[in-house]
Amino acid sequence: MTSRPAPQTFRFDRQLWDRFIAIAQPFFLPITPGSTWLFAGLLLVLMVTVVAATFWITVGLTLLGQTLFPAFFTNLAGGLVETINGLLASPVAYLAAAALVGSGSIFVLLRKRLRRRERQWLMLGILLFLSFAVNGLNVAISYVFRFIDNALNGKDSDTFYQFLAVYTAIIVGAIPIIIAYTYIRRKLGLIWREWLTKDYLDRYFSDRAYYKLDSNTLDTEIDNPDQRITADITSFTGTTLVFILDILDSILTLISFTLVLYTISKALTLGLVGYAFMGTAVAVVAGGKLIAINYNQLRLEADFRYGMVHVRDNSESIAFYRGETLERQQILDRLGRAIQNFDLLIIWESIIMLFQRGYNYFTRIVPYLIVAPLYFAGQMDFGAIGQAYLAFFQVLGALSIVTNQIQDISAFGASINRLGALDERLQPVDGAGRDRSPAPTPQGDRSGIVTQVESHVALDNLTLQTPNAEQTLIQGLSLALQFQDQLLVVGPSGCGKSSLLRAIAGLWTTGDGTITRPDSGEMLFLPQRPYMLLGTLRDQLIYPNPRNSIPEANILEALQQVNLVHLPDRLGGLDVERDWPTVLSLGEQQRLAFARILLTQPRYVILDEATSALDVANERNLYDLLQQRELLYISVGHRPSLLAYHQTVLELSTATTWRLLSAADYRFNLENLDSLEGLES
Ligand SMILES: Nc1ncnc2c1ncn2[C@@H]1O[C@H](COP(=O)(O)OP(=O)(O)OP(=O)(O)O)[C@@H](O)[C@H]1O
Repeated sequence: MTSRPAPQTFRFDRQLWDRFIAIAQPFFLPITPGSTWLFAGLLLVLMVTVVAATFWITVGLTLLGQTLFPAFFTNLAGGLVETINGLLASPVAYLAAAALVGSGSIFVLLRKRLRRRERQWLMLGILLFLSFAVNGLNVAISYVFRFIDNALNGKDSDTFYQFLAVYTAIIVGAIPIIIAYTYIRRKLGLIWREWLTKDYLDRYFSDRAYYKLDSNTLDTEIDNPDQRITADITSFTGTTLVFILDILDSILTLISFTLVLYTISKALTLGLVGYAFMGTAVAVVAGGKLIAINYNQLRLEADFRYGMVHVRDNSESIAFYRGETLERQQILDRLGRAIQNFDLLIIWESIIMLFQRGYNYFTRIVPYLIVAPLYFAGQMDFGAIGQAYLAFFQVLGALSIVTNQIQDISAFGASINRLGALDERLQPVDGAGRDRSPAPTPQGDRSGIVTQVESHVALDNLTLQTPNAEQTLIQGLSLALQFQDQLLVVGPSGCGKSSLLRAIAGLWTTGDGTITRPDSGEMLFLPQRPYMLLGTLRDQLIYPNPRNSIPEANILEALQQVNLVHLPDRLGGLDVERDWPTVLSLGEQQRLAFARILLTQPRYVILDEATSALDVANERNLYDLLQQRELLYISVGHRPSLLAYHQTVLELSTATTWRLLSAADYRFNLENLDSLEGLES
């Protein structure tokens, strides 16, 4: 994955929001037209449910407290009991009851549309409730300290100790609530990560998206999909929950403490709101710059890591070439680009921090400036100063959530863009909670080859181009193969032999004409360098069949037929895991790949120089095995020895022309050419 220019237009805009919804919503509600409004509505209904439930729990606890500690509640918390009784006698009680029943019914009615997403809604509801509870406790603590300060000021030791006891009781109740809140939030993040990763993986492996996204083939815009599916999803799910809950929490804090602050000083409240909005506006503008830098950082870090993985995967070749100096330099270059961008990141973060610190420190004196004159004039009790101070900073904190977290929000925005771009490229898979049409891929725009699935192979007036349509490889090719036919494709290097096989397999579709071929499940493709998956020897042999689908006796028989019977003994059995591309020679890997044909028993086989590393005796053995089976096979190869195992030869040239002739005629031409060359020399 080479370095490529990154898109530079990252802002807090509509596209970022749409991408966020496209990634975040399906975990809670399948995406269908108009469903985002429903999602927002459901979040509101959830909040209403939680507020109503909190109301009834507060009523219950106050009444219980009054029964258990009548003296305390009558003398010192009389205001609370009065308020509760007042609320119970007012329409608020009916509203709270109706809200609870109504919102509960909405969730029951929508159960079908939620499609087994009840668990996440329940956890979100519990989190909201716990967040409410912590907020309620904070308000209670602000009053407790006001009473403590006043008791100190009035030298009233009884009240002082009673409120210290109340404070202790509140803290004992609050600690488990805070721990439960953190645990449930992280657990929900984990469940979400698993869900979202599975969803991306389903789509990544459907319709060969992993191949189309590969930067070596078509869609170079999506760099490092591996990093997007691993690191970006993890940070997305964790951060989204923190932000959503922080924002909801800020709204609550804002409502509860603005009320407290407003009762103390109206001027202070209004001034504060204006100040915080100004701070947020400045932060949003500066944050837009940070999103672009963070986006680049994620890409450059992934490129750097990929460079290291590439060396690990190719260690033997590098060791043969003694290519350490160049490899080291390439990796250092990648590191250099990551460091350079990070340098820019810390410069911008420092500029933003300068603004944040100024913003936060300057505001410290504001409440004193406004409240102290009221106290000196005797219009306010002493305890109210502390309470105003506390309320002021709670409200400021809530209003400044964007200002204070702009670095995190920008990093989050970059993750959203990376995941969103990948999301738009991947096809939706049934049941994954998406109902959008995928964005057309570059390949989709250009593909012109029509594929028909039938039980034979035929090419009709086929013109084949490379995926980027830069090069035309073959023009006007027509041929038809019947079951059990054997075709050999020959031609000079780079003329398009492998590309023709790619087109038949359906990997390349740029060009014109028609390809008729069987369903890809009936075909097996053997490339020159066999693919060795991560796993045991057994896994290698049965690939691509599911585990345990082939009896051991068949596996051992296949090994014997391809001359690898000694392999399990040499390596420690069928179930040993090794780094197969390094422990097996290329010839052994090619024979192992042939064993896959014997075990999978496809009806159509495509071999791209699949025996190039074998001696003639082993090659003959393998082709004999193919000929004993009822199947159609197409080979690509340069060796004349292959002619013996094919009836027809397709000869391609670098000038996009082609010839179809019998193997006998081709051999005859070849021999004549050889004798002519012999005469000339
Ligand atoms: N992903 C790609 N994108 C663009 N061009 C490609 C891509 N892969 C291969 N090509 C080009 O297509 C042409 C045909 O490649 P192909 O691999 O089919 O050749 P070949 O005939 O099989 O060669 P060889 O005998 O050396 O394996 C080459 O010029 C190659 O550079």
